[in-house]
Amino acid sequence: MTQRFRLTLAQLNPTLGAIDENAALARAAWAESRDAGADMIAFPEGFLTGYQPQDLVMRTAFWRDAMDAADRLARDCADGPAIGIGAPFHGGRDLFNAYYILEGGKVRLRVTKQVLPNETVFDEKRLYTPGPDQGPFRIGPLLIGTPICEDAWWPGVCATMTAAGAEILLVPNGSPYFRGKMPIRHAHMRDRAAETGRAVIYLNLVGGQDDQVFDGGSFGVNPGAENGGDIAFQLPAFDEALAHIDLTETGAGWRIDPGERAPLPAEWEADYRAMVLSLADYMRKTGFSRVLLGLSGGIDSAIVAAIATDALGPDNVRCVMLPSEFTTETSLDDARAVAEALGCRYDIIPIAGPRAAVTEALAPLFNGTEPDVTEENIQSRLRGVLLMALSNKFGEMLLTTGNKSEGAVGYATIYGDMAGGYNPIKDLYKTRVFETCRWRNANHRPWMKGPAGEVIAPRVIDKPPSAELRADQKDEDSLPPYEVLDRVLDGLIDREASVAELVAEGFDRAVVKKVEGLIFTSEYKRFQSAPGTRLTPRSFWLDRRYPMVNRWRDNS
Ligand SMILES: Nc1ncnc2c1ncn2[C@@H]1O[C@H](COP(=O)(O)OP(=O)(O)OC[C@H]2O[C@@H]([n+]3cccc(C(=O)O)c3)[C@H](O)[C@@H]2O)[C@@H](O)[C@H]1O
Ligand SMILES: Nc1ncnc2c1ncn2[C@@H]1O[C@H](COP(=O)(O)OP(=O)(O)OP(=O)(O)O)[C@@H](O)[C@H]1O
Ligand SMILES: NC(=O)CC[C@H](N)C(=O)O
Repeated sequence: MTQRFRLTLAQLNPTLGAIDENAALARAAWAESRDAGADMIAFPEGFLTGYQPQDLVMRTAFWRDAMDAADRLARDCADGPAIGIGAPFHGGRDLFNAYYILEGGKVRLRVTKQVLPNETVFDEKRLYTPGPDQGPFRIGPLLIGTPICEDAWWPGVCATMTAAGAEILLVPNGSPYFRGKMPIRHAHMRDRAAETGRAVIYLNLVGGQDDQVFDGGSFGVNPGAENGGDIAFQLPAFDEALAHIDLTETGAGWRIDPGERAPLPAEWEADYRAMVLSLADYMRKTGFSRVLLGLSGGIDSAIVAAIATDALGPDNVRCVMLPSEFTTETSLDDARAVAEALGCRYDIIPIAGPRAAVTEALAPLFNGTEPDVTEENIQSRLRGVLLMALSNKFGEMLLTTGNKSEGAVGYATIYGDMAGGYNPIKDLYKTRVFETCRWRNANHRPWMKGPAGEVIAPRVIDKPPSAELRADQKDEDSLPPYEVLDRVLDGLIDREASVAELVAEGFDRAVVKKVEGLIFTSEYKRFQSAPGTRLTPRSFWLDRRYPMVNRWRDNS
């Protein structure tokens, strides 16, 4: 008789540190898998604690809680499908990033991660001891090998598990999003399937955790000439999914029965979805439901208002215009139009009165000085004071709206417009902000809680960017045009190119040197900036760590 195996994949969204809640999610999913006749249910890497726990996992009380929860989960789910679930394991001396196999009311074994990622946002070598070589385990008719995430990005662990008898490879992942990552995952898993001749099942987390977004998109690959390493099934990106996958012993080995092939979002949609999901989850998981932001009539605050509305719904977003004498009628009209198009609450608080009060208070000390950027920044800081007062009074989290171009060169007022708890566009260059607005105006999806249509008027997108802190101010008075600036930033930050390399690519040396100087001297601002959605492998936080005191300059 043909042998078959039913595996439930739990592409779900745990909350970091909510160990009991995560275990409850696991129990509910396990009950569904039992009712669907599954032999096993698999959860992603680190599911029981949430991922990444960072230094929290080194606390004895934390890993003990997680290990106790795994024991309880095993007892609660004694009679039914086996469970695979990610959690830390402390073996008395060493701490491991482990995958627990629960069966028959007990923790049957733990597979430990061998290849510890230690680049970009990962510091696993600092946290865990690498596991030894391990073979597969048997569930019913099937010998399963479970390389854990980074283990499967390289040939070695999969080859060893296969040599030890693994008939399929089930890869639990905690793989955070960056733009264009899905084809990289497909390529790695196809390579493992081709090298080992085994079906490979890739299972990822979903959900936001601080700056990172786990984008799901679990899939399976069959090896072999008949389908050339084809994707046998593809679960959706960014959505939770509980999928029952069937495998059949074909004579040539165990193969995945073809299943659902969810379409994957293209680049602009994926970035936008990542910003919406990370904000929604940051709010929900920290216990907030409402936000506010300063809406200036400019493009950055407009796209942040749209993202917030899509994440939380228009009733949970307050837009506040805080005009000064430099705020134009156009800005007032544009801000109102954006708030109305999104259906959000719109308040106006003029800052002339508080500004006069601050000017008067400082007058005895400022006597004899000329007005300069100091006075400009006071406006920005007063906005921060007023917005934070609303935040305190009404329990709304303040969103800050600086894009990656501004963050890179320090074009923002510290303790002013940088005030805020989260910044969804922190990793989005200004030229991408323009395109993202156009994308949102032209596209609507069921997961967006905001209205369809042209929510950001074209003139908000098309007008020259201005901070409006003095008369006729334009960003281009202080910075190279964004089309040039963003390409130089891409070179210096995302590609870590040298000055000489950028000059060889055709950039003006003086411009490159100016931008380099701005980047290095504004490190202190980024250190004090709000967290925000990570969209690239060079976001400002864990991906790129530079000193604040630094006199080195690239003289190539
Ligand atoms: N290495 C260091 N470590 C720690 N602190 C350091 C520091 N260097 C300066 N500082 C501190 O930082 C201060 C200078 O930074 P800051 O006060 O921000 O002032 P600053 O960077 O001089 O001015 C803000 C800039 O942001 C622009 N901007 C663009 C867009 C929007 C807005 C807006 O506000 O809406 C503003 C504005 O036009 C201006 O060019 C210094 O006075 C000093 O207190
Ligand atoms: N008149 C204003 N009313 C409300 N908020 C403001 C006002 N001016 C600035 N802000 C807040 O400060 C942030 C920095 O804005 P500013 O206009 O100075 O530069 P920007 O980076 O071009 O942003 P934007 O494109 O949103 O205007 C804005 O995104 C907004 O949140
Ligand atoms: N958790 C992990 O081991 C993740 C590392 C892996 N390279 C990824 O980002 O997908």
